[in-house]
Amino acid sequence: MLRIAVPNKGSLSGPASAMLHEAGYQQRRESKELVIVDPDNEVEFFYLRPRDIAIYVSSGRLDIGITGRDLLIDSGADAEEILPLGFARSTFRFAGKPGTASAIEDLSGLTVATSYEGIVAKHLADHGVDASVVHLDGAVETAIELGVAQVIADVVETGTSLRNAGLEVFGEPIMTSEAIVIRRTGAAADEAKAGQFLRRLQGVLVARTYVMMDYDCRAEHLEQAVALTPGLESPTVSPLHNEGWVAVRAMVPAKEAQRIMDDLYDIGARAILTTAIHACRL
Ligand SMILES: Nc1ncnc2c1ncn2[C@@H]1O[C@H](COP(=O)(O)OP(=O)(O)OP(=O)(O)O)[C@@H](O)[C@H]1O
Ligand SMILES: O=P(O)(O)OC[C@H]1O[C@H](OP(=O)(O)OP(=O)(O)O)[C@H](O)[C@@H]1O
Ligand SMILES: [Mg+2]
Repeated sequence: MLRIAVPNKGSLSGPASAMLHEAGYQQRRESKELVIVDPDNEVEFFYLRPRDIAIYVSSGRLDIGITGRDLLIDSGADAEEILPLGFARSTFRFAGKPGTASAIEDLSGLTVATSYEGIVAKHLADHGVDASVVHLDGAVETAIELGVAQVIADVVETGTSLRNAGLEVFGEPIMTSEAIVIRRTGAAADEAKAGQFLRRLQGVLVARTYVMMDYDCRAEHLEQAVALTPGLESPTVSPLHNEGWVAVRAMVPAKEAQRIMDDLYDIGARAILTTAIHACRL
Protein backbone atom coordinates (compact mmCIF):
# COMPACT_ATOMS: atom_id res chain seq x y z
CA MET A 1 0.00 0.00 0.00
CA LEU A 2 1.41 3.40 -1.02
CA ARG A 3 1.08 5.90 1.85
CA ILE A 4 0.44 9.49 0.77
CA ALA A 5 0.19 12.73 2.79
CA VAL A 6 -2.44 15.22 1.59
CA PRO A 7 -3.01 18.76 2.99
CA ASN A 8 -6.04 18.76 5.29
CA LYS A 9 -6.63 22.55 5.35
CA GLY A 10 -5.71 25.85 3.73
CA SER A 11 -5.05 26.86 0.12
CA LEU A 12 -3.52 23.52 -0.86
CA SER A 13 -6.22 21.23 0.47
CA GLY A 14 -9.12 21.65 -2.01
CA PRO A 15 -7.04 21.72 -5.22
CA ALA A 16 -4.91 18.76 -4.04
CA SER A 17 -7.95 16.57 -3.38
CA ALA A 18 -9.53 17.70 -6.67
CA MET A 19 -6.39 16.67 -8.55
CA LEU A 20 -6.27 13.27 -6.81
CA HIS A 21 -9.94 12.71 -7.59
CA GLU A 22 -9.28 13.59 -11.24
CA ALA A 23 -6.44 11.05 -11.22
CA GLY A 24 -8.97 8.36 -10.24
CA TYR A 25 -8.28 8.16 -6.50
CA GLN A 26 -10.93 8.03 -3.84
CA GLN A 27 -10.90 11.12 -1.60
CA ARG A 28 -12.47 11.82 1.79
CA ARG A 29 -16.16 12.77 1.86
CA GLU A 30 -15.99 15.14 4.79
CA SER A 31 -13.25 17.36 6.20
CA LYS A 32 -12.98 15.60 9.57
CA GLU A 33 -11.73 12.34 8.06
CA LEU A 34 -8.05 11.91 8.90
CA VAL A 35 -7.13 8.73 7.03
CA ILE A 36 -8.84 6.93 4.16
CA VAL A 37 -7.95 3.75 2.33
CA ASP A 38 -8.51 3.39 -1.41
CA PRO A 39 -8.29 -0.41 -1.74
CA ASP A 40 -8.84 -0.51 -5.52
CA ASN A 41 -5.73 1.61 -6.08
CA GLU A 42 -3.81 0.22 -3.09
CA VAL A 43 -3.24 3.68 -1.67
CA GLU A 44 -3.75 5.10 1.81
CA PHE A 45 -4.26 8.88 2.18
CA PHE A 46 -3.31 10.72 5.39
CA TYR A 47 -4.83 14.22 5.74
CA LEU A 48 -2.23 16.27 7.60
CA ARG A 49 -1.38 19.90 8.25
CA PRO A 50 0.46 21.18 5.14
CA ARG A 51 3.33 22.42 7.29
CA ASP A 52 3.87 18.95 8.82
CA ILE A 53 3.86 16.96 5.59
CA ALA A 54 7.57 17.27 4.75
CA ILE A 55 8.43 16.09 8.27
CA TYR A 56 6.28 12.94 7.95
CA VAL A 57 7.69 12.18 4.51
CA SER A 58 11.30 12.73 5.61
CA SER A 59 10.76 10.29 8.49
CA GLY A 60 10.07 7.56 5.93
CA ARG A 61 6.69 6.67 7.52
CA LEU A 62 4.87 8.07 4.49
CA ASP A 63 6.10 7.47 0.94
CA ILE A 64 4.92 10.63 -0.77
CA GLY A 65 3.36 13.97 0.14
CA ILE A 66 1.72 16.97 -1.47
CA THR A 67 2.79 20.28 0.04
CA GLY A 68 4.01 23.76 -0.95
CA ARG A 69 7.61 24.31 -2.12
CA ASP A 70 7.91 27.15 0.43
CA LEU A 71 6.72 24.84 3.23
CA LEU A 72 9.22 22.13 2.21
CA ILE A 73 12.14 24.58 2.21
CA ASP A 74 11.01 26.24 5.43
CA SER A 75 10.82 22.88 7.23
CA GLY A 76 14.43 22.00 6.45
CA ALA A 77 13.21 18.36 6.33
CA ASP A 78 15.16 15.73 4.44
CA ALA A 79 12.67 15.52 1.56
CA GLU A 80 12.84 16.53 -2.09
CA GLU A 81 10.54 17.87 -4.78
CA ILE A 82 9.72 15.34 -7.50
CA LEU A 83 6.81 16.94 -9.39
CA PRO A 84 5.47 20.52 -9.54
CA LEU A 85 1.65 20.54 -9.63
CA GLY A 86 0.86 24.01 -11.01
CA PHE A 87 -1.61 25.21 -8.35
CA ALA A 88 -1.25 27.40 -5.21
CA ARG A 89 1.31 29.49 -7.08
CA SER A 90 2.73 32.36 -5.07
CA THR A 91 5.85 34.38 -4.46
CA PHE A 92 7.46 34.91 -1.08
CA ARG A 93 8.42 38.53 -0.49
CA PHE A 94 9.51 41.20 1.94
CA ALA A 95 7.03 44.05 2.46
CA GLY A 96 6.74 47.12 4.62
CA LYS A 97 5.22 50.60 4.84
CA PRO A 98 6.34 52.68 1.86
CA GLY A 99 9.82 54.10 2.51
CA THR A 100 10.84 51.57 5.18
CA ALA A 101 13.34 49.69 2.99
CA SER A 102 14.10 49.18 -0.69
CA ALA A 103 16.52 46.22 -0.57
CA ILE A 104 17.46 43.42 1.79
CA GLU A 105 20.59 45.34 2.91
CA ASP A 106 18.28 47.96 4.50
CA LEU A 107 16.99 45.37 6.99
CA SER A 108 20.03 45.48 9.28
CA GLY A 109 18.88 46.07 12.85
CA LEU A 110 15.16 45.76 11.95
CA THR A 111 12.65 43.07 12.97
CA VAL A 112 10.98 40.88 10.34
CA ALA A 113 7.69 39.10 11.16
CA THR A 114 6.94 35.89 9.27
CA SER A 115 5.33 32.45 9.45
CA TYR A 116 8.31 31.09 7.47
CA GLU A 117 11.19 31.62 9.88
CA GLY A 118 13.38 28.94 8.25
CA ILE A 119 13.31 30.59 4.82
CA VAL A 120 13.74 34.12 6.15
CA ALA A 121 16.58 33.39 8.60
CA LYS A 122 18.52 31.54 5.91
CA HIS A 123 17.91 34.24 3.30
CA LEU A 124 19.10 36.98 5.68
CA ALA A 125 22.17 34.94 6.66
CA ASP A 126 22.99 34.22 2.99
CA HIS A 127 23.01 37.98 2.38
CA GLY A 128 24.98 38.71 5.55
CA VAL A 129 22.16 40.85 6.98
CA ASP A 130 21.77 40.98 10.75
CA ALA A 131 18.02 41.39 11.38
CA SER A 132 15.74 39.85 14.02
CA VAL A 133 13.02 37.41 12.97
CA VAL A 134 9.79 37.06 14.93
CA HIS A 135 7.58 34.04 14.22
CA LEU A 136 3.82 34.57 13.84
CA ASP A 137 1.27 31.93 12.86
CA GLY A 138 -0.59 34.00 10.27
CA ALA A 139 -2.14 37.38 9.42
CA VAL A 140 1.41 38.73 9.56
CA GLU A 141 0.42 41.84 7.54
CA THR A 142 -1.02 43.28 10.77
CA ALA A 143 2.26 42.90 12.68
CA ILE A 144 3.57 46.23 11.38
CA GLU A 145 0.49 48.25 12.36
CA LEU A 146 0.68 46.70 15.83
CA GLY A 147 4.38 47.48 16.22
CA VAL A 148 5.64 43.88 16.46
CA ALA A 149 7.94 44.33 13.44
CA GLN A 150 8.95 46.97 10.87
CA VAL A 151 8.95 44.51 7.99
CA ILE A 152 7.15 41.26 7.08
CA ALA A 153 8.06 38.37 4.80
CA ASP A 154 4.99 36.54 3.51
CA VAL A 155 3.24 34.68 0.73
CA VAL A 156 1.95 37.03 -1.98
CA GLU A 157 -0.50 35.93 -4.63
CA THR A 158 -2.71 38.80 -5.84
CA GLY A 159 -1.19 41.37 -3.45
CA THR A 160 -4.64 42.21 -2.02
CA SER A 161 -3.68 41.42 1.59
CA LEU A 162 -0.65 43.73 1.37
CA ARG A 163 -2.65 46.56 -0.23
CA ASN A 164 -5.35 46.27 2.42
CA ALA A 165 -2.67 46.67 5.10
CA GLY A 166 -1.06 49.67 3.33
CA LEU A 167 2.14 47.70 2.63
CA GLU A 168 4.38 47.41 -0.43
CA VAL A 169 6.79 44.69 -1.50
CA PHE A 170 10.45 45.58 -1.85
CA GLY A 171 13.63 43.84 -2.97
CA GLU A 172 13.90 40.72 -5.09
CA PRO A 173 11.37 37.88 -4.53
CA ILE A 174 12.79 35.51 -1.91
CA MET A 175 11.32 32.50 -3.73
CA THR A 176 8.47 31.35 -5.93
CA SER A 177 6.26 28.53 -4.77
CA GLU A 178 3.54 26.17 -5.94
CA ALA A 179 2.11 22.86 -4.81
CA ILE A 180 4.60 20.01 -5.29
CA VAL A 181 4.91 16.27 -4.76
CA ILE A 182 7.73 15.31 -2.39
CA ARG A 183 9.47 12.12 -1.29
CA ARG A 184 12.23 11.34 1.19
CA THR A 185 15.55 12.55 -0.29
CA GLY A 186 17.03 9.81 -2.43
CA ALA A 187 14.09 7.38 -1.97
CA ALA A 188 13.89 4.81 -4.78
CA ALA A 189 12.60 6.77 -7.76
CA ASP A 190 11.35 3.81 -9.71
CA GLU A 191 9.38 2.10 -6.98
CA ALA A 192 6.47 0.70 -9.05
CA LYS A 193 3.56 2.06 -7.00
CA ALA A 194 5.04 5.54 -6.62
CA GLY A 195 5.82 5.61 -10.34
CA GLN A 196 2.22 4.80 -11.19
CA PHE A 197 0.97 7.54 -8.84
CA LEU A 198 3.25 10.14 -10.45
CA ARG A 199 2.22 9.09 -13.97
CA ARG A 200 -1.42 9.55 -13.02
CA LEU A 201 -0.79 13.07 -11.73
CA GLN A 202 1.29 13.91 -14.81
CA GLY A 203 -1.67 12.68 -16.87
CA VAL A 204 -3.96 15.12 -15.06
CA LEU A 205 -1.49 17.99 -15.65
CA VAL A 206 -1.35 17.21 -19.36
CA ALA A 207 -5.13 16.79 -19.63
CA ARG A 208 -5.52 20.20 -17.98
CA THR A 209 -3.02 22.03 -20.16
CA TYR A 210 -3.39 20.42 -23.60
CA VAL A 211 -6.25 19.95 -26.06
CA MET A 212 -6.48 17.58 -29.02
CA MET A 213 -6.56 19.34 -32.39
CA ASP A 214 -7.83 17.78 -35.63
CA TYR A 215 -7.90 19.41 -39.05
CA ASP A 216 -7.77 18.73 -42.77
CA CYS A 217 -5.23 20.35 -45.07
CA ARG A 218 -3.88 20.02 -48.58
CA ALA A 219 -0.88 17.69 -48.76
CA GLU A 220 1.34 20.46 -50.12
CA HIS A 221 0.68 22.53 -46.95
CA LEU A 222 1.38 19.65 -44.57
CA GLU A 223 4.92 20.68 -43.57
CA GLN A 224 3.78 24.23 -42.76
CA ALA A 225 0.80 22.88 -40.80
CA VAL A 226 2.90 20.38 -38.86
CA ALA A 227 5.32 23.15 -37.89
CA LEU A 228 2.35 24.83 -36.16
CA THR A 229 1.18 21.61 -34.49
CA PRO A 230 4.28 19.47 -33.85
CA GLY A 231 2.43 17.49 -31.13
CA LEU A 232 4.24 15.97 -28.17
CA GLU A 233 6.06 13.36 -30.24
CA SER A 234 4.82 13.75 -33.79
CA PRO A 235 1.35 14.37 -35.28
CA THR A 236 -0.76 11.59 -36.77
CA VAL A 237 -1.32 12.15 -40.50
CA SER A 238 -3.97 10.09 -42.36
CA PRO A 239 -5.03 10.21 -46.02
CA LEU A 240 -8.47 11.62 -46.85
CA HIS A 241 -10.77 10.10 -49.44
CA ASN A 242 -10.44 13.35 -51.43
CA GLU A 243 -7.12 13.07 -53.18
CA GLY A 244 -4.49 15.64 -52.28
CA TRP A 245 -5.92 16.18 -48.75
CA VAL A 246 -4.76 14.78 -45.40
CA ALA A 247 -6.22 14.74 -41.89
CA VAL A 248 -3.88 15.74 -39.06
CA ARG A 249 -4.23 15.09 -35.32
CA ALA A 250 -1.93 16.53 -32.64
CA MET A 251 -1.97 17.70 -29.03
CA VAL A 252 -1.50 21.46 -28.60
CA PRO A 253 -1.20 23.67 -25.50
CA ALA A 254 -4.74 24.80 -24.58
CA LYS A 255 -3.61 28.41 -24.09
CA GLU A 256 -2.36 28.60 -27.70
CA ALA A 257 -5.24 26.71 -29.32
CA GLN A 258 -7.12 29.74 -30.72
CA ARG A 259 -4.00 31.32 -32.21
CA ILE A 260 -2.96 28.01 -33.78
CA MET A 261 -6.46 27.57 -35.27
CA ASP A 262 -6.21 31.06 -36.86
CA ASP A 263 -2.74 30.30 -38.26
CA LEU A 264 -3.89 26.92 -39.62
CA TYR A 265 -6.90 28.55 -41.27
CA ASP A 266 -4.61 31.13 -42.89
CA ILE A 267 -2.56 28.40 -44.56
CA GLY A 268 -5.72 26.76 -45.91
CA ALA A 269 -6.51 24.13 -43.26
CA ARG A 270 -10.24 23.50 -42.75
CA ALA A 271 -12.55 21.56 -40.41
CA ILE A 272 -10.28 22.54 -37.51
CA LEU A 273 -11.59 21.05 -34.26
CA THR A 274 -10.31 21.05 -30.71
CA THR A 275 -11.49 18.60 -28.08
CA ALA A 276 -10.72 18.39 -24.38
CA ILE A 277 -8.50 15.56 -23.15
CA HIS A 278 -10.25 13.78 -20.31
CA ALA A 279 -7.25 11.80 -19.08
CA CYS A 280 -3.94 10.67 -20.46
CA ARG A 281 -0.84 8.60 -19.82
CA LEU A 282 2.16 9.86 -21.73
N1 LIG B 1 -3.26 33.24 -1.22
C1 LIG B 1 -2.53 32.22 -1.60
N2 LIG B 1 -2.38 31.90 -2.89
C2 LIG B 1 -1.65 30.87 -3.29
N3 LIG B 1 -0.99 30.06 -2.44
C3 LIG B 1 -1.09 30.33 -1.14
C4 LIG B 1 -1.87 31.41 -0.64
N4 LIG B 1 -1.79 31.41 0.69
C5 LIG B 1 -1.01 30.37 1.01
N5 LIG B 1 -0.60 29.72 -0.08
C6 LIG B 1 0.25 28.55 -0.15
O1 LIG B 1 -0.32 27.56 0.69
C7 LIG B 1 0.68 26.92 1.44
C8 LIG B 1 0.44 27.20 2.90
O2 LIG B 1 -0.63 26.46 3.26
P1 LIG B 1 -1.21 26.65 4.74
O3 LIG B 1 -2.39 25.76 4.80
O4 LIG B 1 -0.15 26.55 5.75
O5 LIG B 1 -1.61 28.16 4.75
P2 LIG B 1 -2.86 28.85 4.13
O6 LIG B 1 -3.22 28.30 2.81
O7 LIG B 1 -2.50 30.25 4.20
O8 LIG B 1 -4.00 28.38 5.12
P3 LIG B 1 -4.43 28.97 6.55
O9 LIG B 1 -3.74 30.27 6.70
O10 LIG B 1 -5.92 29.09 6.40
O11 LIG B 1 -4.03 27.95 7.52
C9 LIG B 1 2.01 27.50 1.00
O12 LIG B 1 2.59 26.67 0.03
C10 LIG B 1 1.62 28.85 0.43
O13 LIG B 1 2.52 29.29 -0.58
O1 LIG C 1 -1.65 38.21 -2.15
P1 LIG C 1 -2.95 37.66 -1.70
O2 LIG C 1 -3.82 37.18 -2.82
O3 LIG C 1 -3.68 38.57 -0.77
O4 LIG C 1 -2.64 36.29 -0.90
C1 LIG C 1 -1.67 36.24 0.09
C2 LIG C 1 -2.25 36.06 1.45
O5 LIG C 1 -2.92 34.77 1.51
C3 LIG C 1 -2.42 34.07 2.65
O6 LIG C 1 -3.14 34.45 3.77
P2 LIG C 1 -4.34 33.66 4.44
O7 LIG C 1 -5.65 34.20 3.97
O8 LIG C 1 -4.14 32.23 4.29
O9 LIG C 1 -4.19 34.08 5.96
P3 LIG C 1 -2.93 33.88 6.93
O10 LIG C 1 -2.01 35.04 6.65
O11 LIG C 1 -3.51 33.92 8.28
O12 LIG C 1 -2.30 32.59 6.59
C4 LIG C 1 -1.00 34.61 2.80
O13 LIG C 1 -0.50 34.39 4.10
C5 LIG C 1 -1.15 36.07 2.49
O14 LIG C 1 -1.54 36.79 3.61
MG1 LIG D 1 -2.48 31.44 5.42
